[in-house]
Amino acid sequence: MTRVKVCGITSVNDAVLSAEAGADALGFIFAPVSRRLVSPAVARQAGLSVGPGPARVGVFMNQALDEVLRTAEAARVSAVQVHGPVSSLYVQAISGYYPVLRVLRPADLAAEADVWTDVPGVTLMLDAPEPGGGIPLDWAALKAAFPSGAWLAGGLGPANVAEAIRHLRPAGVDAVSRLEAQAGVKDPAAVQAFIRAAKTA
Ligand SMILES: O=C(O)c1ccccc1NCC(=O)[C@H](O)[C@H](O)COP(=O)(O)O
Repeated sequence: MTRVKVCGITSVNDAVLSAEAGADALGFIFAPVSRRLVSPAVARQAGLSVGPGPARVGVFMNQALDEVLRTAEAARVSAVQVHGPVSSLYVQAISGYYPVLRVLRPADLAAEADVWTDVPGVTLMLDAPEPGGGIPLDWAALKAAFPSGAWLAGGLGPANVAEAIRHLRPAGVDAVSRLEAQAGVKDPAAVQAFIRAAKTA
């Protein structure tokens, strides 16, 4: 069954409603550019409020390695998601501490996808060039190059996630924009419908 990550959690309430709806992973964004920025303290509290079931993923973009590791430790996340044009050594260093979701854009696939094939602890995620921007990828065009075992993000929501899964059969799906009532605040009905649609696709 496709795993589901609900990203951009900024409160205990949204963590609990996402976990109760069946989310396999909750994303906490620590990239300062994000409108869904959350503090490590709130992320830690939200993670504690849902127990050990869902993975707690700290999301970072172009941040120094020591900042990533310190923040991940303070927030008590169980995995780290890495966006941006960082080196493979940087990703490998993080994977020594946490399972890593390495995010690539379709344009990066040719150069970087093979680097991570069969590397323990590193899983690929395909996302749109603007993270959190709500723009879907061209699933049909991606089909031939989509890496086995990779996750899919980019403009997914209740209305289109089943179609995306049918095209690419990702290991997991991830979304934020289309699950919100406003930036950083979840729409409970959208979260529930998204998870139901992904799990039954
Ligand atoms: O969502 C953000 O604001 C964000 C900012 C900076 C780095 C990452 C960010 N989000 C990461 C995610 O995992 C999103 O869920 C993913 O990009 C999909 O977003 P959307 O297209 O809005 O569903």
